[in-house]
Amino acid sequence: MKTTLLKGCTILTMREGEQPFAGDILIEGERIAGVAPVIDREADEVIDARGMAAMPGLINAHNHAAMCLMRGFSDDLKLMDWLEKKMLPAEARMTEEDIYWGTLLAAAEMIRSGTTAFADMYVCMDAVGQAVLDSGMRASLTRGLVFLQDDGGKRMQEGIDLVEKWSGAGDGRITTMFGPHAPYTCPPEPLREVIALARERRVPIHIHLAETIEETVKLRDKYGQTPTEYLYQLGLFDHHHVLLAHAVHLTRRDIGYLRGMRGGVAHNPVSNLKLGCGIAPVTDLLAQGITVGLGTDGAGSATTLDMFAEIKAATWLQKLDYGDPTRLPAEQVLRMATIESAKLLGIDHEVGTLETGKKADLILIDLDKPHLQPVHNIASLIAYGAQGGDVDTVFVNGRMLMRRRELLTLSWEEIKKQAAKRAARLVQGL
Ligand SMILES: N[C@@H](CCSC[C@H]1O[C@@H](n2cnc3c(=O)[nH]cnc32)[C@H](O)[C@@H]1O)C(=O)O
Ligand SMILES: [Zn+2]
Repeated sequence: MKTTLLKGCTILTMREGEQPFAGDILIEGERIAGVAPVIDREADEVIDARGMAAMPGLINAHNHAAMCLMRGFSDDLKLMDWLEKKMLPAEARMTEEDIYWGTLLAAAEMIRSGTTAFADMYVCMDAVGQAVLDSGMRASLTRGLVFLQDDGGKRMQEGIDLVEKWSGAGDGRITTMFGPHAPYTCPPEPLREVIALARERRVPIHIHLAETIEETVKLRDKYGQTPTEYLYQLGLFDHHHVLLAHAVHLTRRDIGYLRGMRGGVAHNPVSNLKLGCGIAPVTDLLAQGITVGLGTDGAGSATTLDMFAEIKAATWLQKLDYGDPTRLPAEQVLRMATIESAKLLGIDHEVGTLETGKKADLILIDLDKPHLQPVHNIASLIAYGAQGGDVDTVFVNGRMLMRRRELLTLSWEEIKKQAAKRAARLVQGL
């Protein structure tokens, strides 16, 4: 088994209560074989990591990766207009190949900004799965299910096929969920069916919730319920694992319904800011013991998939919303982007912290930059100062996907060419 030794880095293990320290990390095959102040032994490869911070790879808990092809194409619109007039028509033209290349574009961006795993909800998931395999990343894949027209069960079948075909693929790098899209696109009957099926097969569920005021109004007019009440009454929160994206518009009672849920909330602050959705009550959710991780949502709304931007936006929004700078301190928001997001993907037993026995998904951040000197408090410096472009080296499952900012599994020139060509066709005339 190949061994790699990272020497002399500043290590943020992201284990609760553990202080950063200077030390070495040993990787053996797919796993971390040691994290300690000094590891004195031979290795097949020794990386001089002095001047670098090592931390677990960032985990993007809510994405629509292939939407990178729509990056910057229709901004400054209301969510429902953006979705219905721009995104859905462009998506209707997408082929499997478009989705493959769009997902690779996302993978290139994610790796270059220190993301090692992501939760994806999209269509043509064979293409997404293939892109995950080829990039070397880790992902939780979901076929998004919009049940606005009867399709004879075609979408649902694709969701089932994904779970059957891709769970555990790529040496366990790929896991799967069922993905009823949102309360406003899933009427009670099909939603009940998905929940029952998920229960029977023990498959987690990934769904959008309460992203906009318009959604709240729609649900109130239709069912006389808040989006959260609607899902609660269908029994969703009794499920063994639910990943809720957004959860912006929650009443006090809604938060009560979420208390005790397994899984948790993916907070997507940049997308919420840009679409003017509102501020998710993150610290109130945390106070109720609800797990909150971080995601970007698709680049069609967020523009970039840089999790460092989400880290900053998440903490700033809570501080601003409550007029209280002690909300979401640096260590906590870094944990949200790593181990808490890992919990949302159901992979926290494998990744999300740096500790012996876990899979080696980790990043080195180059601190040899004017904006990252001097180093007083490494967690603060990274949370408030670092950017995706500061990530130097990325490992997933013990394999190096980037070294000195060079992508090792992907051809950037080819991705760029394919993305430009395909993106132009998708948005023509829209
Ligand atoms: N349209 C597909 C389902 C796709 S699931 C993923 C969907 O989520 C959409 N999406 C992306 N970002 C958001 C968001 O912020 N809120 C709601 N939907 C979104 C995206 O455009 C895509 O259509 C079907 O009918 O089978
Ligand atoms: Zn989304």
